[in-house]
Amino acid sequence: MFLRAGLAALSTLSRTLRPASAPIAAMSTGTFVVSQPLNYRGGARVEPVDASGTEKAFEPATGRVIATFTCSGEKEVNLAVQDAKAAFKIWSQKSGMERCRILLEAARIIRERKDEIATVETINNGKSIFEARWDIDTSWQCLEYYAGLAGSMAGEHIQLPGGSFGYTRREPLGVCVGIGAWNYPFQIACWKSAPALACGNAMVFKPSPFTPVSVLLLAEIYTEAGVPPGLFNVVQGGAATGQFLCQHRDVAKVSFTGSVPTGSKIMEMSAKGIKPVTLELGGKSPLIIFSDCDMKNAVKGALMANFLTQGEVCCNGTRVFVQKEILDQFTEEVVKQTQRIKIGDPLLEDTRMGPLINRPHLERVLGFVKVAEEQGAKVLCGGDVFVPEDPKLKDGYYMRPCVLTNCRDDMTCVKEEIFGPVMSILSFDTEAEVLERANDTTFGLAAGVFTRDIQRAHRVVAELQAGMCFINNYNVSPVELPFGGYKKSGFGRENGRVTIDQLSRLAVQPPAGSDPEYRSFRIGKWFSDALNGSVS
Ligand SMILES: NC(=O)c1ccc[n+]([C@@H]2O[C@H](COP(=O)([O-])OP(=O)(O)OC[C@H]3O[C@@H](n4cnc5c(N)ncnc54)[C@H](O)[C@@H]3O)[C@@H](O)[C@H]2O)c1
Ligand SMILES: C[N+](C)(C)CCCC=O
Repeated sequence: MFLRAGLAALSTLSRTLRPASAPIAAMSTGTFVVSQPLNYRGGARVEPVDASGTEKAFEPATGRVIATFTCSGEKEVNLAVQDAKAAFKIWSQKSGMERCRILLEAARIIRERKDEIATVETINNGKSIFEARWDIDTSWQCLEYYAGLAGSMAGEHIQLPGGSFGYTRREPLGVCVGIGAWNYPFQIACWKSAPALACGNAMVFKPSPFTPVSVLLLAEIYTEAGVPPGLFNVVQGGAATGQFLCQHRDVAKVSFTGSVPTGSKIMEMSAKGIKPVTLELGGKSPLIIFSDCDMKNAVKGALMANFLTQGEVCCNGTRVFVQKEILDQFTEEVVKQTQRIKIGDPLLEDTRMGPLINRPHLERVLGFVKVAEEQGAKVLCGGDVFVPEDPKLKDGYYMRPCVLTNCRDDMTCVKEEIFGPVMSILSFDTEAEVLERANDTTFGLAAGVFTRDIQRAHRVVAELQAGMCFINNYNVSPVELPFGGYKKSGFGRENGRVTIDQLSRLAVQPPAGSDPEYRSFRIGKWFSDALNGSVS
């Protein structure tokens, strides 16, 4: 009975009936289904009042449908925004410290329920449970970080001549919209909502229709922690639902994570409503391995930069430039380690690579490998479908991680974001040459450098056109540091203090105080001169 319980029932059970050790083991691959509504509005799960189609969510490990749900229509989006507006009135009046306490409580609950949330994430996304637990750690850390900043949001006092002064205040924006991608469903929802709520805003969040489930746990946790009903709402759906949100007149800001083409549409819609946007988009990041690197570390770095979450990571370093002197040794070692990656049931503790998100995406990634071969690249390992021995996984979307050599800068696999486990190795001679080639892309999300020469490392990262440049590591992204890209990889940042400026606005109180210059003279003189006829 328990195995097939709906998600809401699971959540309730986790806190009431069952012993703390029992439930997670019970959620195994091939058993989970969601029967509860997946929209969240006014502090409760609801079925949408209208529809813009239906969607199915899958368990990538088995290919099973785990949820069939209605995509929200315009009426439902209106209701969610309306509820968020009402909650905003209450929440924005709270002090930063009051908001801080509630966010800290939400962080505590996420930490307490980490294994359960990670399990749900793994079932719906396909990433290994090992990685999903990291994602949940970065999620509660994000809430803790912004809880800490909530109490310190302040404006400035600005002294003016003669004892006069002006001041600025940081005000929340209102109802913010978050639109997420499917690769880090829970983490993206936290990265968007935590700073927004800390600043005093409300949020309506739309996850990807491929991964609609885990954000419901976040919504319930916020409510349990004490946010006003309606402060964090979830509407499910695809492009149509997203458009209703972006075009809504009462939405003050849109924060989007997804592909470049959709980002461009979001920007267009936001431009019509003069709404600020944050765009976290795709990438094709360079990873530069100099011949003086620590080889073992560089190989590990290349694996981290390419094969986390089945390669479905925006900031992955998929163009691996290796200095000629070490090309053969590096390639041999990378292939050896890649072949050792354990693929299979993502809920097993020793699995390091699960299935891709869905069948069309798997086929798309395999298609990139095929085109790479046609264009002259050599497949050194992987790049083909993997069928696990466990019969319940036979309809899952698995592939073997792939290493390509003989790559050239003009090949499709080197130019386009594949968003799958495919590493392209390129060779280079000099620092100047590799910098030029690394920057020769329309993307600019991340980059990495491996070298023992610390001066060179800092010189190179200063020249790389990317929002984040890793030195001798990769994909390590603590919440204290801003995350985001240059060029077509987007603008605005998530994480770090800078986010506060993007989720609040500056109100200015012009001069007040004792100096007559500011208090009365200018306006008073203007009037009196006008009345006396000395102003024409
Ligand atoms: N930079 C980052 O932080 C970051 C993080 C994760 C993923 N990504 C990028 O996301 C992409 C993969 O994610 P995806 O396939 O979900 O991207 P996507 O652009 O297809 O979809 C992203 C979201 O936008 C919604 N959407 C689609 N069309 C819309 C429209 N017209 N109006 C409003 N909303 C719309 C989708 O339903 C989904 O929720 C990759 O390019 C990846 O690099 C970037
Ligand atoms: C947590 N990582 C690995 C930095 C990924 C962030 C989100 C990108 O897709």
